[in-house]
Amino acid sequence: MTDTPVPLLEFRDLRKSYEATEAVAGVSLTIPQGEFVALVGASGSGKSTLLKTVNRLVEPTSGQVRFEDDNVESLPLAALRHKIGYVFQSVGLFPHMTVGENVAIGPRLVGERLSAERIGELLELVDLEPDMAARLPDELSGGQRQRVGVARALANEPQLLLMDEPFGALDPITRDALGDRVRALHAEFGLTTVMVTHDMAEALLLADRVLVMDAGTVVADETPHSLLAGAGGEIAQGLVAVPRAQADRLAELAR
Ligand SMILES: Nc1ncnc2c1ncn2[C@@H]1O[C@H](COP(=O)(O)OP(=O)(O)OP(=O)(O)O)[C@@H](O)[C@H]1O
Repeated sequence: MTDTPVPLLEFRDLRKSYEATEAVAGVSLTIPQGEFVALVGASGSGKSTLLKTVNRLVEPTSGQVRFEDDNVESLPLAALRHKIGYVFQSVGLFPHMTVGENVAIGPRLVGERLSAERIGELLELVDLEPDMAARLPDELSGGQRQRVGVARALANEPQLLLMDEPFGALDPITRDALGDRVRALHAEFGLTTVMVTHDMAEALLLADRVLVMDAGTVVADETPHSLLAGAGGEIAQGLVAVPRAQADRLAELAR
C-alpha cells in the first residue's frame, strides 16, 4: 500500500465570523503540493477571508488551517510567512524604499541580505530590467509595480504563493502577460499557488482547479475542463456563462 502524501495545505471545517456576518462558513478541503488553485465567487463570498487565514492575517473563529500537516496557529509567525509569498491587488510597496529594497524586505526580516545580483535576477523573473532596482515605486507604472510585488513574493523562495486579485487593477494585455508569467514561474519553481480572482476566464485559463465560493462555503471544486463541460452546479455555471457568452459574441462578430 502506498502512503497518501501529506497535502501542502488543508482547511478543516474553517469558519470566520465578523459579528453577524459569517464570512467563511465551514470550508474543508486539501490542496496538494504543486497545484494551481483559483478561488472565485461573487464579491463578499469569503474568498479573501479564507486566503488570509493561511498566512494568519485573519484568525479563524473555529476550525484549522494546516500547512504541511501543522496547524498554522502553532507555527512561529515569521517562519510561516517565510514559506509563503503573498501578492495582493494594492501591492503595498513601501513608497520611501527603492524597488530593490522592497524586493529584499522579506529576506531582510529574517536577517538575510540579498545581493544586488540576486535582486536583479528576481526582477528579471518578472520581465523587469535589473536597473529598475534603484527606482522608487512612484516611478513605475501600475503593471510594473505589480511585477515588483510578484518578485518580492518570490524573494524568500516560498513553497506557497497566495495571490489576492493580483491582476485586478491592470489593463487586459498586462494582465494576460503577467498571468502567463506567474503560471510559468509556478511551474519553474514547483510552487503551490492559490489565487483569488473575480474573473472566471482568468481562473479557467490559469488554474488546475477552480473553487467557487458562495456565502462563505465552497459550492464547486472542479477542473477548468469539467467546468467548461457543464459541471459544478448553478452558481459555478453562472460564472462560466460570462466568458462563454463573450467568446460566442466575438465568434459571431468575426463571421
Ligand atoms: N474585517 C472585517 N470586518 C467585518 N466584516 C468583514 C471584514 N472582512 C470581511 N468582512 C465581511 O466578510 C464577508 C466576506 O468578505 P471577503 O472580503 O472575504 O469576500 P471576498 O469574496 O473576498 O469579496 P471581494 O471579492 O469583494 O473582495 C463580507 O460580507 C465582508 O463584508
